[in-house]
Amino acid sequence: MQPIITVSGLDKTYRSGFQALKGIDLEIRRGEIFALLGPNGAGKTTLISIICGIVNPSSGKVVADGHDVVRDYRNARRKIGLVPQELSTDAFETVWATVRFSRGLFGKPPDPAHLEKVLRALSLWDKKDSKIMTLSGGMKRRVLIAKALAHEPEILFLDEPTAGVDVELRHDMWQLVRRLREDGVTIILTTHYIEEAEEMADRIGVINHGELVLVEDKTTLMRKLGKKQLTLSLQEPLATIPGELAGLPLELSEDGQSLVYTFDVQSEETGIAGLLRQLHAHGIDFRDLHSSESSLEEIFVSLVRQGPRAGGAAVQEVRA
Ligand SMILES: Nc1ncnc2c1ncn2[C@@H]1O[C@H](COP(=O)(O)OP(=O)(O)OP(=O)(O)O)[C@@H](O)[C@H]1O
Repeated sequence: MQPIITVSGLDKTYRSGFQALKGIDLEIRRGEIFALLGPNGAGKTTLISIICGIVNPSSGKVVADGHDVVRDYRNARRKIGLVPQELSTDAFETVWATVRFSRGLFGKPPDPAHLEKVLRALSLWDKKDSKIMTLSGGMKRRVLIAKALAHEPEILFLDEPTAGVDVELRHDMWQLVRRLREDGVTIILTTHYIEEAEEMADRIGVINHGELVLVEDKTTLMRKLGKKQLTLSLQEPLATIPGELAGLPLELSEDGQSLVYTFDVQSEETGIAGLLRQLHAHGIDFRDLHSSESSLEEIFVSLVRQGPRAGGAAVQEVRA
C-alpha cells in the first residue's frame, strides 16, 4: 500500500542559522498510529509543522495523501487535522461555534451531524453551548481535538496530546485515538511519555538533534528489548570464557570479574538452570547475581543521551 505521508530528504535551517532537521526520510503508513519520540528541542514540532505546511522546509519534500505540502498546500492541508500543544482557543466562543468555524476554514459544507458525532465521542456534547473559557483544562484540550476533527481529516497530528492531563483523561484520550484509528484515521503523535508510545503506537520513531535515529515496529522493538540480563559477579576473575560455554549468549566483562548472560523474557526456557550447572561443572563460582530488564524507556534514554553518531551506532545494535 502507498504510504499516506512521504517525507524525503527533509532539512530545516531556521533563519537564525540553527539546523533543526537533517535529512529526514520517513514514510507513514495509511491507518497506523505512529509515535514520534524525542527530547525537548529534538525537532518534533518542526517536523510536524512542515508536514502541516505551517513551516517551510529548507530542502526536501513532503507529500501528504498525494499532495505536495508546499506546492499543493490547500489540498494537502485539507487532509490533515492538527492538535497543537498550545491551548490557544477563542475563549469567548462556544464549543459549538468554534468547532463549526474550524470545519468552515477548510471549505467543507456544514455538517451538524458530523460535529455532533465528534463532540459526543469527546464527551463534549453537553458542553456544546458553553463558552470555552468556562471549561476545565482537560475539556479545552478535547475542544482542540474536536476542532482538528471537524473537517474529517484522514491524518491527525497530536502534539503532546496528554501533557499535563490527569491519568483518567489520558486513558480516555488513548481510547479515543484507538477509535479514530478504527475509523481509518492515520495518527501521528509526539509524546514525552514512553508509556504512551508503548500503549498506543504501531510504530515508533525516535528523533534526536534533528535526525531520525530509529524507526521500528513497536512489537519488534519491544521483542528486541524484551531481554533480561543476568550479571554474575565471579569469585575469581576469568581470562576468557571456557570453550564449552562459547555457544551461550554470555559475555565476559573487560576486567574479567563478571559474566553477563542475556536471555529472552518471552521464551519459556531461560536456560539459567543449565548455565549455572555448566558454570559449576567448570568450577566457576560466583559471589552474587542480579538481573535487569531493558525497557523502551532505557533504549530511548540511551539513544538520545549519546550524540547523533553514537546514537546511530546504538540503532545498529538494536537492529542487529
Ligand atoms: N522559529 C525558530 N527559529 C529558530 N529556531 C527555532 C525556531 N523554532 C524552533 N527552533 C529550534 O529548533 C529546535 C527544534 O525545535 P522543536 O520545537 O521542533 O523541538 P521539539 O522536539 O518539538 O521540542 P519539544 O519537545 O520541546 O516540543 C530547537 O532547538 C528550537 O530552539
